Amino acid sequence: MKWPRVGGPRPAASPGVTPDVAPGGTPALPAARPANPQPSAPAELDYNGRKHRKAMEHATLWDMARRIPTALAQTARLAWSVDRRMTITVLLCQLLSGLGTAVMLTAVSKALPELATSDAREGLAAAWPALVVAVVAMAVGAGMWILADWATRRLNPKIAAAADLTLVDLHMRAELSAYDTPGFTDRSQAAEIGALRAVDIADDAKTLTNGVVQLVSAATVLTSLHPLLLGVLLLSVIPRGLGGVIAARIDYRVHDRTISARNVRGMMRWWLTTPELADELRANTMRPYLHSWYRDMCRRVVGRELEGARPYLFVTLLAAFLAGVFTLGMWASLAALALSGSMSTAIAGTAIVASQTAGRALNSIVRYGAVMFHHGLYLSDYYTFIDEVRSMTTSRGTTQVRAPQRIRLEEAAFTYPDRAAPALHPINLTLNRGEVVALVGENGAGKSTLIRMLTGLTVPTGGTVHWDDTDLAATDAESAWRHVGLVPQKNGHWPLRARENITLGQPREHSDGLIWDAAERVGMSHVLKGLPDQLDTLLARSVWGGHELSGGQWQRLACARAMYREPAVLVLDEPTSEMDARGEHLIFRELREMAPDRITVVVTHRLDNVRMADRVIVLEHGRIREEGTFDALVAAEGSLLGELYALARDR
Ligand SMILES: Nc1ncnc2c1ncn2[C@@H]1O[C@H](COP(=O)(O)OP(=O)(O)OP(=O)(O)O)[C@@H](O)[C@H]1O
Repeated sequence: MKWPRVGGPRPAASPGVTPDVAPGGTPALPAARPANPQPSAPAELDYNGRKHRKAMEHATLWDMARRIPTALAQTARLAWSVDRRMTITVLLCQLLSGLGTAVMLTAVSKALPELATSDAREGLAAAWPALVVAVVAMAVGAGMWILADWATRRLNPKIAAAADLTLVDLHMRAELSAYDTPGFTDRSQAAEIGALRAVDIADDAKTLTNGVVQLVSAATVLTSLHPLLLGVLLLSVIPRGLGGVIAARIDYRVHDRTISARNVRGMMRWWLTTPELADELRANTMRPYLHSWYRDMCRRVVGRELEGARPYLFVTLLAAFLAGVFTLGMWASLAALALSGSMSTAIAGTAIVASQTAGRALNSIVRYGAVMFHHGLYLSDYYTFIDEVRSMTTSRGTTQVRAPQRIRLEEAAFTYPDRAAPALHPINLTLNRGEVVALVGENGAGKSTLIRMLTGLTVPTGGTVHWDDTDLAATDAESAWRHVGLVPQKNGHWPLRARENITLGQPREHSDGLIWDAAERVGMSHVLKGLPDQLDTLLARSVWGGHELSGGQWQRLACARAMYREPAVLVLDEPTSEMDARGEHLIFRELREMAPDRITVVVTHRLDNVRMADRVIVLEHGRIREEGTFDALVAAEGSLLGELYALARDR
């Protein structure tokens, strides 16, 4: 590929070499590279969540047969939980459709001997009742199939919504520590795939069970007509069955070999098309590389899909050929049996009709059995995961917590599950109502971890956290969180209306008075009044009609949300990192004014803001290194706060 060159073929400045000086003495900008290197092909990426990537390839027929009943039972459980009436309708329709086939075949076997008589008129007269029964049975069977389809269509969206809702809700209710358990995200992704496929699986289950019912009906009728016919039937359908399994495997091999590329391409697609990254992409001329990356990914997917086309054709042709040979063989055997007088012509004719029905049924069984086997693996992941997360939902105790006057940490320590070293070593600390406490420390010192412990978001792995006399480890966590207002480092840009972006989590009254009051406190009321629909404006640029705020405005809104709650424990983690000086000043002034009624904790790296705190706690490597007023700490010999403050001013 011809790669565009930027800036012409000027040599780049080597490290340590003084940059060019343009005529007139102004230092020239660093020269662009003489020629851009060819971009490398996208890495072979793998998606760790795919536990079952080789399952289909390695599965034997027996594995599939064993697994399918479990998948069917799980599908039935899902369907039953969302709509019992429709589930019963599907099941009844399946049974009646099978019964229709059996009645139709029996009626055909009754009609054929009559029709085989030499006088056609007489034969028809004798056969018509059986023919009418056959036609009605066929019509009933077809009607039942359509009814089952209708019922499944009613079930599908409900199943999808219920599976998704369960999963999302459990994520929201899980202890934060659940996210830290090894492999949680992988299992969550697999469960999400299971939830997505729950819809397909209901359809697959319907077609598969219908196939089974049809096959059983055909086999029963044939066996009752002549025991030999069952063997003959099996011979005619086995090649189709094997062909179907091999073709399904080829399909899945292709699916398997392309899924990573398709997933990654899908994720990249979002990055390439979202307005959020549009500036960075353009201003840094990233398009050529990203275009080539995306095109290579498309080629990779297409190439692998095409590779599967030839073996697929070969297998389906071979299966069809063998099925044809076996069918011919079956017809020949039936003819021989009829000629030798061991079987009546009518029964032989019925066998041919039944074998056609059974062949179609077997095709469905094999095709949808394979699909169900694969989807079933993800469905069982879904169930395993929801059982796992259900056992990890936040349920620490039933004691209701009241708004605290005091938060006390005694030897409280925290170690993340996959870490050897503690994020926080045992800490003793008391925070009092009316006090503003600033937490300071370098990146990774343990500030956010400490915040999580004192708000009851996590339970310490050692020691205790008490709100007054109540140990948070044994309380109803929700009752504690009702008293917390948290502005985390990364806050949500919720795609909701402006009103909900302030009231989210605590709708306090029906009028908008308190909302405007909160907006005023963070200097956002004039911005919200300028929105097309004021508080009713949807704050989501990507959604039609939505409106986007700036980074600092979003942060002000997060502060307004916390203030609106009027919490007893107000915690702000870097609340003003994106705000202008006026916004920052306003927020910290407001925090001081609100302070008497609550415990206020602020984490900030902008050390000038720390002056307003009553007490500064300096953390280092998970330990409290210093504690005191800002002025005293800055003045103290060898203090970390003093050092950090000096660095902040050294510009
Ligand atoms: N979910 C997690 N799993 C494992 N380790 C974590 C996790 N979150 C934080 N840590 C580790 O715990 C330590 C303390 O992290 P914490 O986020 O509390 O620091 P911080 O002081 O808030 O840092 P910053 O100023 O960068 O926000 C760090 O070493 C970090 O790598």
